[in-house]
Amino acid sequence: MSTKKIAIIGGGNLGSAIAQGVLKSGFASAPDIIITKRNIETLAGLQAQGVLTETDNAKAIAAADVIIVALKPYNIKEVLSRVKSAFNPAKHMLISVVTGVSMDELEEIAGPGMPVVRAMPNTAIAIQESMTCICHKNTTPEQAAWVMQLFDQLGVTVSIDEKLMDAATVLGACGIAYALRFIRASIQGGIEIGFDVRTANMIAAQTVKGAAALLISGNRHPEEEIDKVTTPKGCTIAGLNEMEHQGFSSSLIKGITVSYNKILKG
Ligand SMILES: NC(=O)C1=CN([C@@H]2O[C@H](COP(=O)(O)OP(=O)(O)OC[C@H]3O[C@@H](n4cnc5c(N)ncnc54)[C@H](OP(=O)(O)O)[C@@H]3O)[C@@H](O)[C@H]2O)C=CC1
Ligand SMILES: O=C(O)[C@@H]1CCC=N1
Repeated sequence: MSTKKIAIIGGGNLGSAIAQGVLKSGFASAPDIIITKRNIETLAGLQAQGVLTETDNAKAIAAADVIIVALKPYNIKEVLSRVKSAFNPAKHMLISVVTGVSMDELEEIAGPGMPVVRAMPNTAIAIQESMTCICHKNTTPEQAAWVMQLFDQLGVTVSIDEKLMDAATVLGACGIAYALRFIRASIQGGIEIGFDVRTANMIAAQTVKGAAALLISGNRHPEEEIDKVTTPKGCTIAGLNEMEHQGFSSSLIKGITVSYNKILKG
């Protein structure tokens, strides 16, 4: 268990999910986590588990060793600039999960020499099933190891070059929404062919989980596993080919590039 005090600035969807995951993993204890937002009423669930809540970001930063910033990209600069004097590069490490804000920009906000980390998890971090991509700057080996330990507790972690961070945002973080939309469409199809919604939901979600597990456990390419399902002249290949005629793969690839360009162009 870590003894470092962790401040999460911006306790929204992702900030709260990180707090939940950290608690669930036992990596830090509830009183060592402080989470901020302006309206802390929405943090009642975390508060009930012993997590500290705060509206004053400067107070939270001063009490912490590690600061995780989960603010929106459009207000991070303004919000952190207001508490610039609370940052101490000799004491703090700043971890940002904010989309599209570079480590140089983070260092500029928090002060020269600040150890900074960009991490791109997804909302499955709440249940320790995140895919998290990270890169860092000015960190000591001890700090870098601590960050890996933290995110390893919360799912799978990979270190990447910062130039891939926007791509990681799309594939890993937006990817949760794409996968859920696939499952939703499967449920709708399942209802049309006879299942009630609850049964269709369970079958669709567990089937996607199984498909992902086949790739992860066997380190395989999807088409190898698809070949095992497609009987010649069978129903799978007939359905797959119709999906491709309707633009299935193409629409996913186009969606991914549109998401990516949205980050690049703002
Ligand atoms: N959601 C996701 O799946 C992912 C999000 N990200 C990134 O994480 C960041 C957060 O996203 P998300 O959690 O979805 O956004 P949310 O809007 O849910 O969370 C942002 C939070 O910041 C709080 N906030 C606003 N102003 C302040 C302030 N002055 N001080 C403290 N807190 C403040 C808001 O609460 P209040 O209004 O009460 O202050 C809000 O809850 C974004 O940069 C996003 O790009 C990255 C990967 C995945
Ligand atoms: O949609 C967004 O902007 C954020 C970034 C990744 C997931 N949600």
